[in-house]
Amino acid sequence: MEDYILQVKNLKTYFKLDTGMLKAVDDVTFNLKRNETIGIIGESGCGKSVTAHSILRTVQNPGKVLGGEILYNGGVNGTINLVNYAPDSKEMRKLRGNDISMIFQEPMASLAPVYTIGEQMMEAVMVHQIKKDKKAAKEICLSMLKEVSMPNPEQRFNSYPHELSGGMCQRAMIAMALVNKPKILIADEPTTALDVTVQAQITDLMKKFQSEFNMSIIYITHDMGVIAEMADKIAVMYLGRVVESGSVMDVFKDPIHPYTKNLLKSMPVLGNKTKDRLNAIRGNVPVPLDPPDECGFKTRCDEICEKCKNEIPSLTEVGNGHFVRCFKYNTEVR
Ligand SMILES: Nc1ncnc2c1ncn2[C@@H]1O[C@H](COP(=O)(O)OP(=O)(O)OP(=O)(O)O)[C@@H](O)[C@H]1O
Repeated sequence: MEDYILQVKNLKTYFKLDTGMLKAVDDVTFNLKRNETIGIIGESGCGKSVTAHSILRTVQNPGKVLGGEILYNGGVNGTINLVNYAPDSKEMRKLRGNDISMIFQEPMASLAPVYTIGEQMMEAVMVHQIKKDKKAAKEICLSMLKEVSMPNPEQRFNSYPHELSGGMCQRAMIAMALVNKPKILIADEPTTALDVTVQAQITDLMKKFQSEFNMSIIYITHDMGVIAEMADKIAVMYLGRVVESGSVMDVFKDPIHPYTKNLLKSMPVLGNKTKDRLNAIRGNVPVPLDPPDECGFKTRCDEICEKCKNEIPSLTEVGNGHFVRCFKYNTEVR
């Protein structure tokens, strides 16, 4: 049996709104080994961030995890199902920021404006690692700020977030997320707001820490290029569901789901001299509010068949660890 650090099985996270049930994450399944990176990709609103927050149990009200399992196997107690713990339970507070950390696209989402970088990092270290020894905790924080190449770490330790540039804030947030050497790092569009040189430094940093302490990474992005560089495997999401998953090599070389094929065609290829316009997927992503029992991609798909209008396809294995959710490309059809 594979040794997974995380298995997300049939996860359902819904928002009960006045207008109906918004099925933000609906039957999401993927898994992650130690030291492995999974890229989660898909258009805006497809449920990437809600999936991440479901794992950390930080989904905003009125969102609730209403089904499935999140099996975590990184602690001393063997495999535990995070769905069984209340979001504010002692167990979840112990895991968050220690076993599982998250970095966001917008650093201000996780840095508090009224505390210095040092105060915030010290708190993370003193809650989870060193309870009393302030001097030792400060040393750990400063050495992490140096690791993330923060300029003048001693001075930045005493700075407030608004005194730092965007790139420095991002480094501070990454330092905070990594200071307790998490087993799993969830990176939600961590570099989109940064210029390309800083982007490359940040992805290099994540890779460095991954190999140094065997960290697993869930990398959420819109950018196929980043996935190609960072990830071992990929889960393509559409309308709250994984529509295709597999190794990066398999999915990039042999994309099967019509949505994945279109996504890849919409990616610029370096050195491609043709004057053809890049592919744009027609239509928009619908809002998953009380969605009918049909394929969510039906309205934008060129390969639609009768079944797509009346049933939700299931995620089916079509090759070694390569899964697709499409009636046309199920194993029996291929
Ligand atoms: N607090 C909330 N209340 C109601 N609906 C929400 C809330 N948060 C997210 N949603 C809805 O859940 C769905 C999934 O949102 P999510 O933020 O996970 O998308 P995403 O794929 O991460 O998008 P982006 O790439 O833009 O960050 C969307 O339809 C969104 O409108």
